[in-house]
Amino acid sequence: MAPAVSTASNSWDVIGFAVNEGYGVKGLADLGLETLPKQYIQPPEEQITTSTIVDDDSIPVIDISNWDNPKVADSICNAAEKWGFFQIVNHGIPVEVLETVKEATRRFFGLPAREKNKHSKENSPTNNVRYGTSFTPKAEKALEWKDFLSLFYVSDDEAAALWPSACRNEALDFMKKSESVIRRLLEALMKRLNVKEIDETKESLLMGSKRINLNYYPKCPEPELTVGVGRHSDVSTLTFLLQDDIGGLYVKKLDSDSWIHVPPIDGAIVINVGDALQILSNGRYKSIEHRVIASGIKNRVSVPIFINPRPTDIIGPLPEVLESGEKPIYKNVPYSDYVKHFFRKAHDGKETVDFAKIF
Ligand SMILES: CC(C)(COP(=O)(O)OP(=O)(O)OC[C@H]1O[C@@H](n2cnc3c(N)ncnc32)[C@H](O)[C@@H]1OP(=O)(O)O)[C@@H](O)C(=O)NCCC(=O)NCCSC(=O)/C=C/c1ccc(O)c(O)c1
Ligand SMILES: O=C(O)CCC(=O)C(=O)O
Ligand SMILES: [Fe+2]
Repeated sequence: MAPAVSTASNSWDVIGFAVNEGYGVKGLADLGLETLPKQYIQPPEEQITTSTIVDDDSIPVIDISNWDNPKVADSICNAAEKWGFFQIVNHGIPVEVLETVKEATRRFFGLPAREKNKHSKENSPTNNVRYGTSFTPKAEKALEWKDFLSLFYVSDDEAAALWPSACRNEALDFMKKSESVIRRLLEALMKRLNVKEIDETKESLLMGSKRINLNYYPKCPEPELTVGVGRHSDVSTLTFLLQDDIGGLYVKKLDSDSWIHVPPIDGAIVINVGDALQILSNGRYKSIEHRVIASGIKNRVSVPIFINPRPTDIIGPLPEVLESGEKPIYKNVPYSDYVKHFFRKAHDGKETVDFAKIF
């Protein structure tokens, strides 16, 4: 259904259309707007073109084909300490699995709005499946040019019953095929923290819950005035991110004001440290700010898997890290409180982690 009033003026109800009726930014893009609705205009300091982008640096690209080579684990830990972001290649996940989940993402967002909106916060029969647009529209001064489907994994049976059929099997397959790589990455990262083994308690803290998001960034009029995703760090332990070949993800270089592009590499996965791992490692591994530019040329998809503690876990610096007398810089907080704090406010860079900081 087309909006009731002319889209030429800024008087029509953009929020009602995109957010409440579930058309999303995909719906706005499909209208062929020539100008960006004012609700999406970010303040100048958040517009990516006005920030310092450097192209003489890049995040590490790590070949993980040979785990027997100690240099692999070393490179992973070094990258997590210095960059908080790296790409992995030769990880063993079949390229068809990656292509298929990107295709399923395009299929889901290609559905009519009324189909997608069955999974909105208001309509979804479960909190574990959520279709939405922007990040948290109610709390944002300016909206983000992104639609998403967020799927919290509980069990195969629950997914079969509740995840949308347009993308369910492909999302599950991507999650399952990435599991052994995720475990190996965490094992390597733990060794440097003096954690010898991922026992049951550690397994819960490090990878006790998973959420997969399917992100859709349609082609945008006046992309320089808005953002795909604003500055934020993830609240996960690790994020396992598949991007397509469009590009547009920028990460902040540690202790600087410079932003660096993460170039798409065929078959690669982007890995980033999230706030939970920064807290568990008492600040040794860095959860880095990142953001996504909107594209004026093409639609983009990305598929992050957020590897998290269980919502019922309490997170704080690991005892093994503090063994040598290192002072804790974070307190113990219930992970579900931490996540709720993150979701209830607009993206605001690295402010979230202050929730757990000892001042
Ligand atoms: C997240 C919670 C705490 C939500 O619990 P629930 O009982 O559903 O609480 P709620 O009161 O309904 O939700 C709290 C608010 O968060 C919002 N919210 C909940 N889930 C989501 C979601 N998936 N996406 C966006 N907003 C959400 C709700 O809209 C609520 O806002 P409001 O309605 O009060 O305005 C629960 O599901 C949980 O503990 N989950 C397990 C851990 C988990 O999921 N961790 C998240 C890792 S995700 C991560 O690291 C990064 C995510 C991210 C980054 C950038 C983006 O742009 C983006 O879209 C997403
Ligand atoms: O789309 C991307 O490349 C990154 C998205 C992201 O940062 C997120 O969903 O947390
Ligand atoms: Fe992110």
